[in-house]
Amino acid sequence: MKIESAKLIVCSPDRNFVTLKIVTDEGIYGLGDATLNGRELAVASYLTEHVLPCLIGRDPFQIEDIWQYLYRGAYWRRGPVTMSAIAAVDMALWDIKGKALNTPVYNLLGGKSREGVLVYTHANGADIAEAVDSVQRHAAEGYLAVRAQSGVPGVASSYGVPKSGKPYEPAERGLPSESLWSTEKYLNFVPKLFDAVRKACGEDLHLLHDVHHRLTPIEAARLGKALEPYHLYWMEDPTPAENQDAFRLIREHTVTPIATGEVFNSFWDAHDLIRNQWIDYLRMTIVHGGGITALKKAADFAAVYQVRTGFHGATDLSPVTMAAALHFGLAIHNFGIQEHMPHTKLTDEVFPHAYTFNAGYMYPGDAPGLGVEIDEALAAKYPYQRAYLPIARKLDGTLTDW
Ligand SMILES: O=C(O)[C@@H](O)[C@H](O)[C@H](O)CO
Ligand SMILES: [Mg+2]
Repeated sequence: MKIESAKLIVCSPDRNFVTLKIVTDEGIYGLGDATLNGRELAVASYLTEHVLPCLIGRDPFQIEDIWQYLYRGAYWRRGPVTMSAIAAVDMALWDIKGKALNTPVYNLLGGKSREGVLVYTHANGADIAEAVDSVQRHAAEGYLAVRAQSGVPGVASSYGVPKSGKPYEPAERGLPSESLWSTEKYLNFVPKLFDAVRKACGEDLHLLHDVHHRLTPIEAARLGKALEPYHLYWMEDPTPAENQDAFRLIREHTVTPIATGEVFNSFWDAHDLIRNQWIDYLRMTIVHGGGITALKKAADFAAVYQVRTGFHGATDLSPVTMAAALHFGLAIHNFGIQEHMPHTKLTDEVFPHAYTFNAGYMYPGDAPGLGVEIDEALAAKYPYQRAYLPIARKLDGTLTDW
């Protein structure tokens, strides 16, 4: 089998997605997600101009060799644009191999290690009462794990809370919006939120919280300690992780489990965090981390240190990545949990898929390959629209981490 052609499909069914389609001379094709929220066209151009011409004529079964060709062969290593482009090719090749061998991708990764993939979803509210209500509604839908975020009194717009009435979707069309942030008000508030959520929801529901890189290490340590009575499943991105050593300090002060890595694009971003056991869950995602091939190696390394996966699964990852993550999560031994922020109905129509949700778990389905399609005619009706994630400023105007 040979790769005959490849193309990019850039569309915006409620939000932007970049999808790679690789077609073989036997008519089998594979899909890969190349979406990098707010910088979509850079990855599309990287693929179209620099990668796709190198793929024509290659054997799509040589997934490892093609990965090395694109990684080492570029000479310039790592970075979110490069790694998302490599990931798209990698996903498409696993999809092709599964279809060619008539088996779901999880079977190519070692087979089922469990029956279903535990997922968590997002709950949020403008205040504590609304947030508690939102957690309870998601628990009633069957979720066994829920991330809780709430508006903070005195802070105009908190992370994870939608503008009134809308579903939460951080990417906004037009230029980046600006939100305001106060660490002091947030730190005083969050323990009250989780006190209320635990009282209302009982001990069994898994509760998660995303700090979204906004604290210093010592502030994060304080938050982790304050949240211990509510036994969170994890505290996410407590501090920016460019300096991996920062997590040592947090770890020395609290037993609240820590998850990080949704913005990582290479195993090396997580290397110290894992080998020093400073984190409990790795949030890297297949699309931004170089694909299934790269993440399998990272997960296997993490397994040695009892670090489990908790992959990113916000709507800025397309259904193609969601499917890849579910096959991956079903197969690997050190799977922890998978984020599930459901896509809109329109997105799901553009990307019909075999995966399903039932009673707190997701299932990739048994379709050969990844089990995701793209309706190209429908996609064409929703052309790309420039959009960005917001930026954040402190109350005095200083730009801070969103
Ligand atoms: O954990 C999450 O889902 C968030 O941090 C989102 O990924 C972020 O808002 C970008 O979309
Ligand atoms: Mg996050």
